[in-house]
Amino acid sequence: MAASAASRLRVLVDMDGVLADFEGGVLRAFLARYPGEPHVELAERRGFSVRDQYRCLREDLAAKVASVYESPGFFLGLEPIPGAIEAMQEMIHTQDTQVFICTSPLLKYEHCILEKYSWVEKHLGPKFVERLILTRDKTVVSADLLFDDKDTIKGAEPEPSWEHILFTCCHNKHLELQTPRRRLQSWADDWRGIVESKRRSNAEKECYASLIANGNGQIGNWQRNPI
Ligand SMILES: Cc1cn([C@H]2C[C@H](OP(=O)(O)O)[C@@H](CO)O2)c(=O)[nH]c1=O
Ligand SMILES: [Mg+2]
Repeated sequence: MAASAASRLRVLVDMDGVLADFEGGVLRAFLARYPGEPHVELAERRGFSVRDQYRCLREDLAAKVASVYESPGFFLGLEPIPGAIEAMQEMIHTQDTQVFICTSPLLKYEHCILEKYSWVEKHLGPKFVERLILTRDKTVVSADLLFDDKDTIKGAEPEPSWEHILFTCCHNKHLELQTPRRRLQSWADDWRGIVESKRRSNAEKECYASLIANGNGQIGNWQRNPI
């Protein structure tokens, strides 16, 4: 049976902190480049910006930690987050599910952009290179779901089409989310359940909208017997 438009789902998956271990990579490279300097253990990370937290430790450490993630080889050398590759391979083969990787390049983009493409080809293969979206503003990209470790995602569009699912990372694990916001604790958590619940709620909305559009008096029944 052909899928109805409502059952099709578009999912955006962020890269750093969700597919690639940015935080682990920063700490490893910082310790290697600046041994003996104060550093922030992953258990002590708070807030999205690594640079801001290192600045609080000591002013000059902000530039030092930035030099780590701006260096050639940094992004390409990141380890995959556990379970991420398997989840993406499964998701892309899930019926009626479009998957895109949606990632923001650094403003200092020289190495970052090329290496993000290379990382995707190396770990996920060429079919995902075709599904890579680089943008500094994720709010203008249209989708049903966005899995992202950044706690607040702002941009030109005040009401993005996607529901943001906060992917747990060392810097956001202490945040309490306001209802109805949802989290994915890791790729071992129930990402399939989130995808399917979104598909169901879209189908319900679509059904309701078509009843209204038809205006044939079934609305009363629908309200008495909601789907
Ligand atoms: C500077 C910085 C970047 N990043 C990530 C986020 C972006 O990738 P992504 O959108 O894939 O999560 C990328 C460029 O800013 O680096 C952090 O996660 N923390 C930081 O402190
Ligand atoms: Mg991220």
